Amino acid sequence: MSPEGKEMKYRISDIARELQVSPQEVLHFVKEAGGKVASTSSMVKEPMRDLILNQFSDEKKLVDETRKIREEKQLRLSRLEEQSRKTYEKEQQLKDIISGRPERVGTSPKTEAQPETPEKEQVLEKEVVEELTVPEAVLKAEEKTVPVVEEEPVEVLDKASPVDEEKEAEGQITFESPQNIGGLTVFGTIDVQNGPGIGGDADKKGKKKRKKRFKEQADELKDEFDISAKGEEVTEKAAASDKKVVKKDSEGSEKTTEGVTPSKRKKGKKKKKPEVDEKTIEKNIRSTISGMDESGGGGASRQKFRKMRKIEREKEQEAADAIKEAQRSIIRVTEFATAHELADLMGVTPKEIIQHCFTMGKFVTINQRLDKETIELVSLEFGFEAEFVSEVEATEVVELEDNEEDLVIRPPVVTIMGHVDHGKTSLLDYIRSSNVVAGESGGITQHIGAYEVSLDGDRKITFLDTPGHEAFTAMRARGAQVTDIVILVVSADDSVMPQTIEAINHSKAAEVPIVVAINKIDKPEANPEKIKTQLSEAGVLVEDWGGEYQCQEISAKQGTGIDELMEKVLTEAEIRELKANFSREVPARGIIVEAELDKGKGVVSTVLVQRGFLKVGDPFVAGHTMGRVRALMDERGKRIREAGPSQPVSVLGFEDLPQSGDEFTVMLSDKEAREIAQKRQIIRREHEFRRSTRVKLDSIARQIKEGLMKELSVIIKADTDGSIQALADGLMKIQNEEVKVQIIHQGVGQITETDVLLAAASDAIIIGFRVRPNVNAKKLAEKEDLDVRFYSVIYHVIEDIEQALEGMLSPELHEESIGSLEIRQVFKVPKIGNVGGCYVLEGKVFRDSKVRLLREGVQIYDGELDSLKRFKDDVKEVDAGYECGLNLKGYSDIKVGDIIEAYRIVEKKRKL
Ligand SMILES: Nc1nc2c(ncn2[C@@H]2O[C@H](COP(=O)(O)OP(=O)(O)OP(=O)(O)O)[C@@H](O)[C@H]2O)c(=O)[nH]1
Repeated sequence: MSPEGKEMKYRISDIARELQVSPQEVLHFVKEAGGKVASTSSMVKEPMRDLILNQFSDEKKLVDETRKIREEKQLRLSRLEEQSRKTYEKEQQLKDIISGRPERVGTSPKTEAQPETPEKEQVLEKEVVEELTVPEAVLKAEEKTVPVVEEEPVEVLDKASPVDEEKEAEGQITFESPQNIGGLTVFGTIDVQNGPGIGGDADKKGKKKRKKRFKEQADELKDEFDISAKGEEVTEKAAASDKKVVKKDSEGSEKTTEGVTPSKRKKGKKKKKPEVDEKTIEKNIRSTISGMDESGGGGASRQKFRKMRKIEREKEQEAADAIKEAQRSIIRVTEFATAHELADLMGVTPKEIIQHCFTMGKFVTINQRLDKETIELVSLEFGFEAEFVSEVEATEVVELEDNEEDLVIRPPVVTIMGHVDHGKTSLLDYIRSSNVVAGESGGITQHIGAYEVSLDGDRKITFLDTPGHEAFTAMRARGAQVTDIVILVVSADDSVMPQTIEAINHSKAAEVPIVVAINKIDKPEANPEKIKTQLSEAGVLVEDWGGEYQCQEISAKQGTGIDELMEKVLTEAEIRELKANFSREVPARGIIVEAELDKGKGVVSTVLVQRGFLKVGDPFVAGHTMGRVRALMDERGKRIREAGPSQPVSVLGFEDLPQSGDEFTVMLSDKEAREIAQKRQIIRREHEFRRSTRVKLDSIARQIKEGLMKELSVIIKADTDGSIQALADGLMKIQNEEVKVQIIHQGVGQITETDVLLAAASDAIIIGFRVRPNVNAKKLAEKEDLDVRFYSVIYHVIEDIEQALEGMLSPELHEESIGSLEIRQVFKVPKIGNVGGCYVLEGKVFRDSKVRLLREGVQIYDGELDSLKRFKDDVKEVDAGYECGLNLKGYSDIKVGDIIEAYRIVEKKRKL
């Protein structure tokens, strides 16, 4: 508050200037302190100003100190100026006295009034000496600079001159230059004998003494100024001088070699300056003077810069600490970790975990595995956030980063895809038999899931030769993406078929580029243009039509266009700059392409090396198994010692059968490999036992809530194109703010293994609309724990998905398959209609079972049994492996080969 009681306000920029800190810095502080200010021109009140001054107290201290020193310096300079003026005047008086000249014009009235006498001269001399006594402020500096070495007057004068210039420039110095004072040396030429009251030896001596003193005075003054520029140098010199031996002069008085009498020192009242200023002054004089030289800004800006740099460093450190802190509070844990493992991860004792579980009403033991919810709750309680990882992730082998110089372009890995009979095998065969390494005729005869072919020069392509799309999707389902480029084979005499579409969808889902090969162009009925049109309708617009997909017309049978196709593949690879670490120092890593059990050799697996070189004798871990490389063989069955990136190789030495898509990692020792493999096995067993990771309609709402789901991927398989269209339209219209429905694949016909694999790889649900899965797909879906739903009314599909997204899915009417039968004979029975002679393939069939009739996977009928007989007897049930007769209620168009599925509806509670 101001004295008038009116509240004072201060501008931020003014305060900053006062403190010599950046206004932004002050503004930042004010904002942080809760001040409502917009810019550095904003005003703050007194309490805030006090806060700022408090915050920047260090800066304030520095500014105050500098100001004090500047003031002191100023004071000192003016005192020196005054002394010099007086000295000069007195010298002039003396000169006049000595020369016997009348008083000089402009001298003091005192000297004018009193004629000089020898006594007076002595008094004057004393006064001069006393007057020359240097003020306290410079005592310290003076102490060091007084003993000037007489033998080096020129050097001293030279040193002084820039300082004098500087002082003159500042307008602070008005006395004559030391040269003028030094000019007194010419006194020797004056005829002093005629001078009034002055003469003889005594006078000569006194003159000499005075002359010497004046010179000393001048030098002292010069050094006084010189100290700021050459402080340290002079300090050293002075220190050295101080050590000089004190001698007695001819007059019996003590004198240093430099001619300064101790009495003078005494007269000079040289006393030690208070400790506090000693260092600061020397340091700050320099910064002050340089600050003045730079218009008062340089020193301060350096300080500011240093200060800001310090603040920046502190902020960087704080940010790094915050990240570290955040990371520290996240624990990577597998679901169903034991209480002991969880305790280890959090750095607490298992007892604490057990106690905490007890308070939650759970009784656990040290080795008991905890479920997801419990782990989350317990870790939160201990200040940690649980991040759930798979068993392989949890036991992931941490790799060192690749050195840039080890990364070299590698051959692309290519998969050939396409519809049945469009010529995939023929294309691969042609490549295998023709484009083999020069000089090695005969081609690749051995079956190996992948092989490398050399084109001209050093250019190579690795082909994955795995049947259908299964390997491609199976690997992706396991998180392994090995294919760099897909060659999509489409027969020119046919059209874009369901599997072609499937291949497109798979590649797009995996974000793998496609190169189209339009095959069989040697055939007269080939119509490549028609294929291109159909491909564009399927979302693949080829290059010559302005699209991004490269396309080549080929004949796999005759070899036409295959070189060009390979060129295009290599171009595609070049664009992508595929690189791998080719260092022999790093432990090799690869992917299992396929694996089989050979009666003689044991497990033989094709590994595609992705990093480093795999060598015979290397211990490794692959998925849940481990081993040591016993032998390596190339695609021709030839033994090799090592295999590098993009090179497929047959590996012997596995303890157990790995799965395609498993990561293969070389370890330092067998022990290490075994430990990891065992750990993975344990966790996997637990997982298989206790949970499913798949997307389920009835748990979608929870996943949405947890922010785990942003997109619901759906695969639609239906009986007709019309149904697909209607379903797709309906699903796309579903409005949900958090989640969007994405149809990743749709097709007519039964649900196949490929659909299941795609769903597994993309975490999708499958909707079967009046279609069923084939036996393998069904088994696979069960194994993969996929949500496969069957519907016959479009409205129900839309309703279920809508409700699921909102978490409102009503108790699920779950269908449980009981058994399946195959119709092997059809008998016409009068009045009853057609009766099927059946064989129960699996499970059981009950008389009151609900049944559906499937023809080639497509549902034809859904209803109940009218009768179930064995050898003319009505029975309640028939087991697998037995024959039976039946007819369907209200439907008699049964055919040999039809499948009847028996099921029942069970109500399952929603898991929300
Ligand atoms: N005229 C002609 N026939 C071809 C060509 N390529 C393949 N064929 C024939 O097409 C048929 C099917 O070829 P495959 O290579 O077995 O086809 P695929 O796509 O591998 O078939 P699946 O393995 O059953 O999926 C064979 O009879 C081949 O001889 C070609 O370029 N021209």
